[in-house]
Amino acid sequence: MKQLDKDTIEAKLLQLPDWDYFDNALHAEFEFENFKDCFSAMSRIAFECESLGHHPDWSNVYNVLKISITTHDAGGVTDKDFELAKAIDFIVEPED
Ligand SMILES: C[C@H](O)[C@H](O)[C@H]1CNC2=NC(N)=NC(=O)C2=N1
Repeated sequence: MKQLDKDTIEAKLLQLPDWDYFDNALHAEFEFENFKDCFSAMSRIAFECESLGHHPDWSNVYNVLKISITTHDAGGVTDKDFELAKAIDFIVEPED
């Protein structure tokens, strides 16, 4: 998969206001009511990652989840990272 250039990434990020681009990766931070809600979202994200075959670098402290996504093979951000970021947004903030 081909690495996207900075302008393309910035343009695509307009659709994903919770995400930033720096250090060759997409980054987001989500805060939940408590640890249980956070870990529940992480479980659902984990299943989605398995089905997409793409996985985040992430960390959790109590109710906060920090996520970075990059495509290691491409050395930067690709469409695959955007696909996962959108899937994560849908899990964390489902539209009603
Ligand atoms: C073989 C396997 O598809 C690769 O190692 C995948 C797995 N998940 C991955 N996830 C992410 N975020 N970046 C990758 O480059 C990546 N590579």
